[in-house]
Amino acid sequence: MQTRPLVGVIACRREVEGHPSHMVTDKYLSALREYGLEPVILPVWEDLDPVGVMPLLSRLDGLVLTGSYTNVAPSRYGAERAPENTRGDRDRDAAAMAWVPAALELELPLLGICRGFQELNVAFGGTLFQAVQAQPGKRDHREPEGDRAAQYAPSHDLEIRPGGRLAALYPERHARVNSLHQQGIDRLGPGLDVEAVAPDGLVEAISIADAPRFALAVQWHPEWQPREHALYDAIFRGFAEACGG
Ligand SMILES: N[C@@H](CCC(=O)NCCCC(=O)O)C(=O)O
Repeated sequence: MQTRPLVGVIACRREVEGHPSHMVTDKYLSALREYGLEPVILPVWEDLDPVGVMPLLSRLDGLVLTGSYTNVAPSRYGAERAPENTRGDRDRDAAAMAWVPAALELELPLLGICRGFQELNVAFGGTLFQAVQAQPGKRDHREPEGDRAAQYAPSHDLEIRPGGRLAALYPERHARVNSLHQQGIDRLGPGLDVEAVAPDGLVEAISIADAPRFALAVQWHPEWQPREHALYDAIFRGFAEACGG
């Protein structure tokens, strides 16, 4: 019986109906199903058992680090909290920082999105701007006013590095992507490659330089209507293929 590849999707800790919960918004899960993958939500605890990380990830065919309205704790990259940085998720931080090196060791295909992109950079020793809009020469990358369709509509250009892993998926040099983030990459972690940048120079896509399989993270949201955007479609096609889909 043909089974769909199992892809772990990191959860966020949120309160639902007054109960502490582990949550993933549907668009990540539906996008993975759309491309022939079987998503499984992975709960997150700050006191995770390090011994259990490898056995858990070794049962998966891929791993997705999703976006989130919360931010990686600045202490994870040696910074003080900026006043604009008001939301955190320690449980999620702990899981992401444990799962990235384990996924790399297992050669598990890895896709990072928005917060997941930032987590990958921090896991590799990089740092973040906590308020990109406050940086000289940087534009405001937060979502525009309006309904969800307006918020997730393409809002800035992207320049893709020729010869990179993203270019191998999508051979065009330019694209337009949505933008719903206040934080961004300041210092790139050693061992990561820049795959695309925004017009203001902000890094928008990275890859793990020596990863033998799919290991890409993007600052925008390709899970939003991926069939409607050739670049987003190419990313999910590539990830699904890497997971065995
Ligand atoms: N909080 C970080 C990352 C932004 C992010 O992941 N936004 C996601 C919005 C909700 C969703 O689509 O999942 C930042 O502000 O940079």
